[in-house]
Amino acid sequence: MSEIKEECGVFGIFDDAEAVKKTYFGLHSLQHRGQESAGIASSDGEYIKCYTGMGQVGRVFRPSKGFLEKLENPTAIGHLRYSTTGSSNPLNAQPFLSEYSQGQIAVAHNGNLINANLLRDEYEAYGHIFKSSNDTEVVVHLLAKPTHVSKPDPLAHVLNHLHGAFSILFLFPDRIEAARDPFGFRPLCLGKTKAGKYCVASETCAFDAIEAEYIRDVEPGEIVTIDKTGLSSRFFVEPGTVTPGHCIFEHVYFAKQSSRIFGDSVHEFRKQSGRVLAQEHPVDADIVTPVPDSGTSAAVGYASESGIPFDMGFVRSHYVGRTFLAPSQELRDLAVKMKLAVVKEAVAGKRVVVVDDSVVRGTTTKGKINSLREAGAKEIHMRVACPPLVSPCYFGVDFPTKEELIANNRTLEEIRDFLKVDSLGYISLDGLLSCASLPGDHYCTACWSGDYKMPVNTAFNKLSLERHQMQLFDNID
Ligand SMILES: O=P(O)(O)OC[C@H]1O[C@H](OP(=O)(O)OP(=O)(O)O)[C@H](O)[C@@H]1O
Ligand SMILES: NC(=O)CC[C@H](N)C(=O)O
Ligand code: SF4
Ligand SMILES: [Mg+2]
Repeated sequence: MSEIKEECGVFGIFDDAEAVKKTYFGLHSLQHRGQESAGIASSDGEYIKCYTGMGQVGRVFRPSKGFLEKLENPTAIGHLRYSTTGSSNPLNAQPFLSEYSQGQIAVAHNGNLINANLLRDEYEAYGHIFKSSNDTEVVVHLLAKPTHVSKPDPLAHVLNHLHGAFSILFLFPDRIEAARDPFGFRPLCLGKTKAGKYCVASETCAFDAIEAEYIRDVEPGEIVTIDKTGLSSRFFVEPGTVTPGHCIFEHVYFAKQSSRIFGDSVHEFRKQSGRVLAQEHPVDADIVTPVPDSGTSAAVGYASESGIPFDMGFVRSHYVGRTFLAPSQELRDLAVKMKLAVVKEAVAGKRVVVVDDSVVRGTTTKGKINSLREAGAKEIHMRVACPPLVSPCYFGVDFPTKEELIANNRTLEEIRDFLKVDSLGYISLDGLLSCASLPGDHYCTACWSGDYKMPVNTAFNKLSLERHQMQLFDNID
């Protein structure tokens, strides 16, 4: 069964006495972006060391194993994975450490390469041996190709061969190179510590975690080099030749409320989406309650715009992560059950507006509506802070097949009936786009509109690089 999964998170820091520890803290703050595997690669200026493992960063780098100490080096990059190409497998954990004719390289990638299959076929035909089943590995093979190595700027040359989404970090022994695809699908930000050391992260919340300051985003189509001489920049495509296509689902769900991405505060964006939702779908009710966590900011906006009191109809367990993680529908159902508890006193006898950021399969909504009714809610009005999701994503979000999306092939009334709510209202796409500060065409909205920023292969299969069953067991003590 396919899974809905979240994003990957990347972090890097150059020439800092506590680089590995800071990478750990940076990854910790980005944990919401990926919980399948975690890893850190570090360099002493000449050699790179790397450790990756399955699970959350706290588990992979638990103190008893001492890997943070073993990795100690002044420069490091880290990665948190949610698979979009290739299964959840230790061989697919990142950073990817490889050695080629030019020396060592470690790669950490957030996004999804839509031409990985074609590139891999081409390189396998030359006799290349791949050690993983994920898209990211093709980048290293491209870099190693002798005719690419001899180019004046091999990395820029290689990045031009990639199609799709990549916010990607390369650790060479003497430097970090951070690059972003020309559409800027995924966020990537630059920061500086109090001691003036440069760092790079998927979201600004990672800088808050290490008391660094946000400087700017890595621009779409840009490569930023961080080395002994400081920070320098070049573009691998002509700046301004491509209209960006930032994933607006980052604002809706993925990113942390405390982050700023694509120039906007995630919390303010979501709050505004709640206000617009209240304007577009008003209702008479007694309380507004969020589905925590990511529905909370939108519910605050809905309550303030409607004047209906905000209350906590649900509390969430801190011991259950994002429910998309669970690898089967049974586990997702169970995760929702364990994660969200209804506060009877807040909802009994009330007309309740329930606000969530998104309804994807409907697992959360369907799983909880009954509990609200059992707790005595008189009416339930579901309000959703993004439009109905109808198309799969090929750019780094592992959305299920069309068939699994509850809005696919259902009218609004059919969805309402399926969710068993008294009324249902989704924000419009224009309403959602009005909450962002960039013009609407600067965002990718394909999972709602079906309008992809580039041609996609709709027959894409996440496991297509899994040529045979790869098995490597995690070393669990
Ligand atoms: O309709 P569904 O298939 O249930 O998917 C949508 C739900 O899943 C996500 O929450 P999640 O638990 O992943 O994370 P959160 O704690 O950040 O809200 C999202 O915020 C919705 O609540
Ligand atoms: N969600 C992501 O960004 C995943 C990165 C990469 N495509 C992988 O599957 O490992
Ligand atoms: S299809 Fe949806 S989830 Fe994927 S990049 Fe576009 S907006 Fe984001
Ligand atoms: Mg949620």
